[in-house]
Amino acid sequence: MSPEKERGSKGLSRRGLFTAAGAGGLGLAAGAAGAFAVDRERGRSTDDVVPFHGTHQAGITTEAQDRMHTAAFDVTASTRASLVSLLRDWTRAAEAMTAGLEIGETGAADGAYDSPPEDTGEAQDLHASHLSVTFGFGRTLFEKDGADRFGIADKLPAALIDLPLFSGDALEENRSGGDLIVQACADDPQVAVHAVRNLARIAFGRARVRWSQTGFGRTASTSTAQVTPRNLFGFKDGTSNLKLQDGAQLEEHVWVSGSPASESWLDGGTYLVFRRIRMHIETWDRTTLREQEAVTGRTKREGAPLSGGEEFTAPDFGLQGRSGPLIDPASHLALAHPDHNNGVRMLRRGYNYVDGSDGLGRLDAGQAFIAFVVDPRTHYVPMQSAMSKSDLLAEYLRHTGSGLFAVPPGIEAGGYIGDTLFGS
Ligand SMILES: C=CC1=C(C)c2cc3[nH]c(cc4nc(cc5[nH]c(cc1n2)c(C)c5CCC(=O)O)C(CCC(=O)O)=C4C)c(C)c3C=C
Ligand SMILES: [Fe+2]
Repeated sequence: MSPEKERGSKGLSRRGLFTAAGAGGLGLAAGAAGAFAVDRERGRSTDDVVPFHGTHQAGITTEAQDRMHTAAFDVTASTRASLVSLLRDWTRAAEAMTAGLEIGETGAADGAYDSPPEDTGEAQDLHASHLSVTFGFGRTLFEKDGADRFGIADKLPAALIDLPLFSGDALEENRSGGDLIVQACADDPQVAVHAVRNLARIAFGRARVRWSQTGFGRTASTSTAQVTPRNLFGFKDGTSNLKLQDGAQLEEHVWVSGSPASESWLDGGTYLVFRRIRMHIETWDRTTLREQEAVTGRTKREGAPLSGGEEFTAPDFGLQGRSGPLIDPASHLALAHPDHNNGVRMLRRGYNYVDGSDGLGRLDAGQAFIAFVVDPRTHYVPMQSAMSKSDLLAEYLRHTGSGLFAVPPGIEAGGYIGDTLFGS
């Protein structure tokens, strides 16, 4: 591979973007994500780049964008070198795309006429749109059918478990698992889809898509600057989510640190829990407002706990009404609250999805639930286990897809995703 290739994109601009400091955009290195950029065509500033590099990967505590395309891959490469080359190529491509640049040296339309373009091109006229690309490793990357395919079995983190089957799970094989995961989030759906499509194209011969899921209308806020969005049941979702301003809480509940030597490659990383949860929309829509609020534990309009106050008032689970506690102990709010979960919290970053209808006149709709946690054994499994047995909301849900991935730390310019695991 040429040194230029190694460095990734030469900086072909989409929409004629160029840095305030550089001329014409052609000098913009892929590592310059986050640089102030100017839209030459419209003459207005565009400040919509999420820096790719950093201590942690982007797309976790960075502000949740409006759209998502997440894909899990099975690695078909048979050697460690081939897998590492894929991770390097993905890193360079992600650096370029998140900076609003075309992939490679020749991008969508400046390459050899008789070769496929390096970039598929559907994002040519679009801004970076706050694109973030987050990568993770599944358990099967470390060990599959007893085989240590890539010489990393001894680095398998103890917390990267096979999630147990929960009561009521209806998991579909082709919507679950995967060796690798790529989560692309952006404010423009075409930018997110372009990212996953190009990473899949780059992976050809080394990894193939196992499943993918698009989503819209983030179902959580990850910053106090964001308004709480609503899920497809019409309720505010994300009110008491962990947010990027919660520094100490993020250290405690999200970021891995102080791991044993064999797992130290994951320090600064986290775990991504993925669940595709179908929501029985039509049943819910025939349910009374009283029941909907009782099931959720919050009011539909304000998102306030049923014990009173406004959206951000702490729930009072002891407050009694005429016929028992104002917040039903089996409500979603009660079952999810840290007071009933050993104090654990999670950073939720999910999306609504609608995958058309199911042929029976029902929407195939729900939530692509995505949560980042420091340890799924303590921060996800017990809560999901309790919910699957007694959450009033469970009657309206069906889990159809599942995955757990270790998300390595962020990288500096010149590194590649996974370099702490595979070596530089
Ligand atoms: C196991 C974890 C969780 C799953 C699965 C889950 C699915 C799910 N949740 C909603 C709707 C809401 N969830 C809310 C809060 C909330 N949910 C979880 C966990 C899971 N949810 C947590 C940890 C919390 C926060 C609890 C707290 O700290 O108080 C809310 C209330 C608003 C809010 O605080 O975000 C709603 C509404 C749906 C529809 C759903 C599956 C599709
Ligand atoms: Fe929830």
